[in-house]
Amino acid sequence: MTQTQSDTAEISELHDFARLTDYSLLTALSPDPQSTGDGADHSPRQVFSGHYVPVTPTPLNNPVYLSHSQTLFDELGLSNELAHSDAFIRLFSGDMTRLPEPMKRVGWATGYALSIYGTEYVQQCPFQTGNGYGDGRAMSVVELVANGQRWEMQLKGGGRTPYCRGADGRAVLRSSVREFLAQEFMHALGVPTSRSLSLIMSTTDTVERPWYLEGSTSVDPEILVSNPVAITTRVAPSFLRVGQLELFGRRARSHAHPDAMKELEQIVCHVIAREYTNEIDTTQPLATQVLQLAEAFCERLTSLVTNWIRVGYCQGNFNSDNCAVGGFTLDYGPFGFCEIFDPKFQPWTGGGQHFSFFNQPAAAFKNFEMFCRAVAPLLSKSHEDISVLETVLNGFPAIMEDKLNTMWAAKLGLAEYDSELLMSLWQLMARTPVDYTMFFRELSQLPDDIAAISKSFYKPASEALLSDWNGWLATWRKRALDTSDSNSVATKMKRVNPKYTLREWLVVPAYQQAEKQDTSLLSELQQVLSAPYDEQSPAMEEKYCSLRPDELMHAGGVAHYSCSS
Ligand SMILES: Nc1ncnc2c1ncn2[C@@H]1O[C@H](COP(=O)(O)OP(=O)(O)OP(=O)(O)O)[C@@H](O)[C@H]1O
Ligand SMILES: [Mg+2]
Repeated sequence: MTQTQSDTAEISELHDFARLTDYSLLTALSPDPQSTGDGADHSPRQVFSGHYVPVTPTPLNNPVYLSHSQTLFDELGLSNELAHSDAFIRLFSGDMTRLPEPMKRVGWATGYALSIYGTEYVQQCPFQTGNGYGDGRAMSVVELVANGQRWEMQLKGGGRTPYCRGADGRAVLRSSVREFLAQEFMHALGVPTSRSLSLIMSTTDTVERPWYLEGSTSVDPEILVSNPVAITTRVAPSFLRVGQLELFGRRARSHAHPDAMKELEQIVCHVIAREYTNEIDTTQPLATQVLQLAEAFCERLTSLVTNWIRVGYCQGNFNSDNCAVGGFTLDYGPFGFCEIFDPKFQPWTGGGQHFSFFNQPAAAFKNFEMFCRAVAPLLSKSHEDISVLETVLNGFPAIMEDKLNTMWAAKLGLAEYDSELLMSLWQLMARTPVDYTMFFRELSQLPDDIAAISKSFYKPASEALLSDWNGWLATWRKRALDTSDSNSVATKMKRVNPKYTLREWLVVPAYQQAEKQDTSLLSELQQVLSAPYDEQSPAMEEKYCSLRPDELMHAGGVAHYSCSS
């Protein structure tokens, strides 16, 4: 094919993308003024101002399609054939060179700041200034509006950017498969999240990552393993993070440059336009909008974390740069879904207890505090406004607690939260290693004997313990059936207690197989995880609704992992 012929093929295959493309919001932001705009900007450097840096991805060599999300394609109104077309594979493996108008042939990466559990850091930036930290390997390539919904599409592992900090800009197949599956699973659970568009792997490019020897139970990885490189494309209304607002908030606070306050204003208006158009009245003065934004974000963030605990999700690294201002789940690297119930569950060995399962509400509060600090300069002229913001901030823990209580009541099928009943359950769950997902799902059958639930136990319980369990069960049943009949309690409970969860030991064989371009397990997992609340076939139940095998209980790369990239 000549260049013109292949351009024509590209135009027709990507016709739907071109038709839906819309950069109108992006144009309200400023690009880095130092940038030449051609996107050839792949080495670490400081970016002092502007909201984004034009950057081209570095294409994968010899890309092959592994998977796409049919659910998302349907929502976008795209045909499934498109995912297999050359033009699609080319774009989502990082080659933007032949995109048809009005699609841009250059993508964009954004800088952001980092706070860890409420403390501001610049040390992770190679220049120790914070000007070299941001999307190191993520870059957005297109933005479109489909069925009234705006979507930004972002490659993860698309190559180096000015924020790459000297690293390779790549993601390995393992982490890409995990993120690809988890995003759509979270969506199926009804929890707000970035979504998965596609998963594409290189058949020739590899990078090394620290990993574990076969069968190892070591906490730290022992070897460097060569892995195929992949790109998963994620989509969301925006990828704006609390850390991003912080970058502009910090610059405004320190008067880093003459436009610093204006850039903060612009990014906050951009957050509203992207994520909060329905909640915020943009005809109001900016300070009023900022206060409305704080309230709306508080509402979303508390709901999000409540949902995480409901479904057993642990973010693992809930820094401000992994906290989406849109209030959805972002960055499925250090994450895990709790199998054996443990409030201190933290699968990522680099994450620390402050980001463990039950500490997520506290971690979210820290991120919310950093959000408030970031937007505060926009209120500085009015003491009244500052005190309203403080009230919103101080109200966060109570809203969080209220939502958690309501969630626990729903998980237990109770009309009202019952702290005593919950505490005694947690005590029993501390004495009996129990599978979090299976336990609540079995409970949703309203059994009158604990034997029915004991298949969710990782160890047989003693007679005495079983008797305590039966005592608890009898009290619980009575409360649950106080005001409702068993059918309606069971139906409601099954809507909040999923049957299926993402079990790492079942994902491992899927990414190992995918490495050989065999995607059968990957497709099967996609299928099972697309309906987590449903009763599925007995074969699926036997395979995917089961306890983690003993030999994998402490296995490196399954029970825990040190590298999430
Ligand atoms: N291989 C890599 N090359 C370049 N930058 C990287 C690489 N891995 C991580 N980073 C950057 O390091 C920072 C911290 O990494 P972290 O694991 O939180 O993010 P991530 O998983 O890459 O991405 P995201 O938060 O975009 O989902 C991020 O700014 C990220 O872009
Ligand atoms: Mg991250």
